[in-house]
Amino acid sequence: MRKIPDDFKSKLHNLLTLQTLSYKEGNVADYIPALAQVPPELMGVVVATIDGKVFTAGDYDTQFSIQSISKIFGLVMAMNRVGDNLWKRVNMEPSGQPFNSIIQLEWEKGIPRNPVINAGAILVADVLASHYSASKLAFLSFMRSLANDENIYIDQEVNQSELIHGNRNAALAYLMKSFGNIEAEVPDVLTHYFAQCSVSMSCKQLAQSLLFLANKGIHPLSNKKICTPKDAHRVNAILSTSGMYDQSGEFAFSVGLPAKSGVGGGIVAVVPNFGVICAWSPPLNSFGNSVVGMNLIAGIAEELGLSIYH
Ligand SMILES: NC(=O)CC[C@H](N)C(=O)O
Repeated sequence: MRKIPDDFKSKLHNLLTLQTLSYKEGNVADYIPALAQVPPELMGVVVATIDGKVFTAGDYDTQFSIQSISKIFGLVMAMNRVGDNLWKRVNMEPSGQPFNSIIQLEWEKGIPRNPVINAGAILVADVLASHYSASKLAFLSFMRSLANDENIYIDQEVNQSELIHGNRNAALAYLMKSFGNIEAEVPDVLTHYFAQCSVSMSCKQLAQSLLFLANKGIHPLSNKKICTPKDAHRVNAILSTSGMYDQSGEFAFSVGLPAKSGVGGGIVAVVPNFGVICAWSPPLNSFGNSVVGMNLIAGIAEELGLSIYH
């Protein structure tokens, strides 16, 4: 187990203070209008370890829209539900395209490149909508039990905003349906997908929820088995190669951790056998990744020597 220096709490504060003005380098997502209303200067960070320690700084307790970070949880639920059959319908390769790109999906006959781009997550949403009688509720209770916190909810304003402005996601879903790769009715699939993207959580709740991925599938705080060690490994592998969209290569090159971003400005990074980092700051770079979030995770990984490639 990596050692955390005694002065890490103050180092975390210093890392955050260094970023005070960097949020100005990005832009808050506005293609989902409800997200554009979040104050851009908010920022928070949490490091949670599998042995129960939690280090926090800034707005670590403020809930924000988890957006594409939800793709991790949907994927774990779908893997648990349908096992290896999932991989007949979605691939595990980086896409090298923006997260909501359509172009590759037609070339590749409706099989999404991976489960953490929009097409892949919509496919996963189809698995959930087809296999659960109330998939939104099942998703929400999965999140609440992982975080051990009932105060996790679907932000209805964001949800409505996504529905109204969701034409591109609808196009992805209908294209996959035309290839026979979506089972449920497209509106039902999209309803699930938008609901899971609209869940609001804090850095602290997210970091604690994901500890099972750093601990071979067992949640260290509850001792519950969330997924098999093999599936935890697979999720971490997919996050390493695709979690930061077409900036995943650069993130692996400079930071070296499995990670997932969302357009709400959150980023989670898994450190196997150690813990989870979650950073949040709404302004995004051109790839849709939080500018400050990336800097914070890079700084922490450097400080503690966390890269999985060392
Ligand atoms: N990258 C993201 O966070 C995208 C999620 C967003 N709900 C969308 O579908 O466009």
